[in-house]
Amino acid sequence: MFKKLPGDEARNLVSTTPDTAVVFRPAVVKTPAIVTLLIWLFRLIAGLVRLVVRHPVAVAVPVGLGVIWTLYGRTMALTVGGFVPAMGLSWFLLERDSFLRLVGWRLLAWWRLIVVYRRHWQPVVVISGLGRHLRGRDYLPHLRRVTCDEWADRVSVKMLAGQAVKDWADRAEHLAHGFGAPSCRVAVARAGRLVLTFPRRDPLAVPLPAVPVPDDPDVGPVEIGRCEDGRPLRLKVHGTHVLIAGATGAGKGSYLWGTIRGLLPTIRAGLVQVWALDPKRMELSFGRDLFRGRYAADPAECADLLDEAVSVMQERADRFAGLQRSHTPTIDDPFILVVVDEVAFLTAYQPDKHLRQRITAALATLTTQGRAVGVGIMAALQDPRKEVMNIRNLFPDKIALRLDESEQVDMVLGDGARDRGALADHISPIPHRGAGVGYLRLKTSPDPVRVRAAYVSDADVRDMAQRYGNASTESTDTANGCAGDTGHGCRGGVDGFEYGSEAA
Ligand SMILES: Nc1ncnc2c1ncn2[C@@H]1O[C@H](COP(=O)(O)OP(=O)(O)OP(=O)(O)O)[C@@H](O)[C@H]1O
Repeated sequence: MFKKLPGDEARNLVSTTPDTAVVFRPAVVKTPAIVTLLIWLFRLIAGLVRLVVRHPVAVAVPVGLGVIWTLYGRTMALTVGGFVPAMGLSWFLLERDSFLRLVGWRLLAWWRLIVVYRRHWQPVVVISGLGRHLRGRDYLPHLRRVTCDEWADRVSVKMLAGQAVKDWADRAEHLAHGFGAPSCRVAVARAGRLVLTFPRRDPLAVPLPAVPVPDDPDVGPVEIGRCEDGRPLRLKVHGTHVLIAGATGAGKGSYLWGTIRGLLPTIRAGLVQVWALDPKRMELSFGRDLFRGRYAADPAECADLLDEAVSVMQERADRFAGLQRSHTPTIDDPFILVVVDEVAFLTAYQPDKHLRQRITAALATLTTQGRAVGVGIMAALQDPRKEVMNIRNLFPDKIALRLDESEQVDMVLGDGARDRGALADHISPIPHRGAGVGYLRLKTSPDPVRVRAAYVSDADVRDMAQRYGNASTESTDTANGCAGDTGHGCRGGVDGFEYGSEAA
């Protein structure tokens, strides 16, 4: 048995150059059979240890049953074998979350590793160009492990030495198709290690109804929709500025109205004011009543309103200097959110050069200095080119909705965002599928997150204006015994508002 090991055959392989002048004969070094056997044995033991460490539950179940069979006989083993699935089913039915966290997702990950990723790994990475064939040997990136949660598989990969993240990001589409996923997101785990995220289902595939108005006033992140992983999308507006870019019909209105909707209780409590600039007159005019007179559509009025915001900002900066470094909304110093729809009308398409410069200067001043004193900007636009919006980089948080060209994605979200999976140019133009879907990139994270804003319909906006607009506030104020402005005179009356009557 030991006489015919593979090396013996290699000795007989002789090759020559075409003119047979040079003869190549392989040098065969004989490895003692015992060394080969020891190496195999070592590999077997290492593989078993790895199996136990990686899949403890999958190993423990058959081993446990085997031990029971040996010690107590077949009947007992079959009884226990039937008992375990029954226990699992009961656990799943009674405590779904803990079952999935501790068992379910691990089993699924193991199954997907075997059936999808390990099975297709070699052909997919070779055909997509991520593997290398050098001197007769295949060099493949190492598939390390798969984890699953409710919406996606996360595949940890060790790149080949010398590969760059960009090599993988460029092949995201190949990988997605290769493993039968709708998309693939590439993120760096640490040097040389990547995590590929393959969603299994898309919670953003259908429109979401408007998020209910919160019960309590809170200027913290406002829930306006859902993230791709099914978690609520909470958009921070206090303490930052947000730029939303998307082609016509991409659903920018949902982000503006969703945010205003989430802030309604704070508006009523006097902790937030929304100042609206609506040069198109189509979007924000619907809810004029909510802005308590701070609404402008005409470009000159818009410039005046922005100048007023700059004055408030500077007055606060003078007052806060040396006393506080961040803003806490109060009735005396509410958070002012300046909402600008189609900002390009004011910064680029405005024929009056003087007005254009005035507006751009005010926006630049507010975006650079307004954050710390409680003045935030939320601006929407269709065309993200620099000529149209040269201050776009002053917005820390950005959202790219459906865009017409792939180059526009990086213009909005910053360099490399598209390579990291922000395929805003692939979002469906069909409103039902794609309106409100976008990629959010926060200043704090380079990885864009796919999100969808809930749809705030015209009826919702009308309802909001009716319940929380000027008229309703005045009547509530009167009922509270502090007629007129909700501001300084109503401090004690805040608790008196009927938040409980709001639809949950
Ligand atoms: N979040 C959403 N979910 C589902 N459908 C939406 C959503 N937002 C908007 N839509 C649909 O898309 C249409 C266009 O939306 P919207 O007017 O907000 O787009 P827009 O980006 O503001 O366009 P424009 O720049 O032309 O004003 C809406 O009439 C609605 O039918």
